[in-house]
Amino acid sequence: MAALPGPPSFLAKFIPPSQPTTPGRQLPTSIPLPVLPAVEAAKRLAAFAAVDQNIGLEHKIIGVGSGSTVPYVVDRIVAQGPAANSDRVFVPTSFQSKELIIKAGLVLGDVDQYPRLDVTIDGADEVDDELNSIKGGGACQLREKVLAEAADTWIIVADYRKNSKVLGTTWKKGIPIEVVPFAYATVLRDLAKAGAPEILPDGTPGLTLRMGKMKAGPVITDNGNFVIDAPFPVEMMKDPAGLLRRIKMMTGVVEVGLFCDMAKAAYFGNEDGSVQIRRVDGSVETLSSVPDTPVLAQQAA
Ligand SMILES: O=C(CO)[C@H](O)[C@H](O)COP(=O)(O)O
Repeated sequence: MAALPGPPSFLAKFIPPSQPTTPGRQLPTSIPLPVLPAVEAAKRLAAFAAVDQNIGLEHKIIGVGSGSTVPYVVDRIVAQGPAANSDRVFVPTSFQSKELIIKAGLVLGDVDQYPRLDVTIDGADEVDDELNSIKGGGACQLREKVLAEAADTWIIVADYRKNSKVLGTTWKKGIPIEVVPFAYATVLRDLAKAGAPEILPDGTPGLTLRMGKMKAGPVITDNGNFVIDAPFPVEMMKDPAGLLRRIKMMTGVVEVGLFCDMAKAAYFGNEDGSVQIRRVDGSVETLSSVPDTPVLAQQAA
């Protein structure tokens, strides 16, 4: 295959990165990685370990998730080298990940061309002890779920703050729910009836229509819809699959940010430089460290 095209200059010029660019991104692997603040370092560790263990030379169609951890996934894939990436296609879950793929000089594809993917790696807002997760902090849960289902292997990458036993323990904002604009009021009413409180016990807002920042009015998803954030009492969060079914049945709901029974493994970067890997079979592995350079880069060179 011919050399990969570079990113179109108009993108770099006019579209600022959706996530802050950290000093660790897109450096040649021969330069030591810079020191990052603890949470950023943890995200990077999780992403690097997940790529090393799940993206090999045989993986050609790769789903790229959204959020602030995923840029490190792309960095590690790029660090595998041009030979490894020369015949791969990358499918984004959002505008943000589309931009990451283009700016990294990787080949962009879409799910209508590739309804089956080898691997998708994505972030999460919280993960429970059975690898169910809350997603949609970035309002991308519909496309993220499509690419999670389309992939033979769906992998979560996150920092230590997301590693929970029960969903809703650390992610207090509620379950992100994408709704068609016409139905947002009726869905809010249905969610309240189902048990989502308007005010949380600590006095902060509960059930809410997510509003834009630097924009008057609601957040609009990549699909032109609204997002409702719906917190539920802990007893209900202990049965995420049941809650997912119930919310999904509400007319006007497009997708629910509860991902149940989908992940093969979750990688959590820790403050001490280790990575905890929890797998669907219940096994737990801890890597004490992650090398700066991917092994695959050497194999592929
Ligand atoms: O679901 C998502 C976007 O809709 C993200 O994957 C989730 O919010 C995690 O993001 P981050 O890696 O920034 O913590």
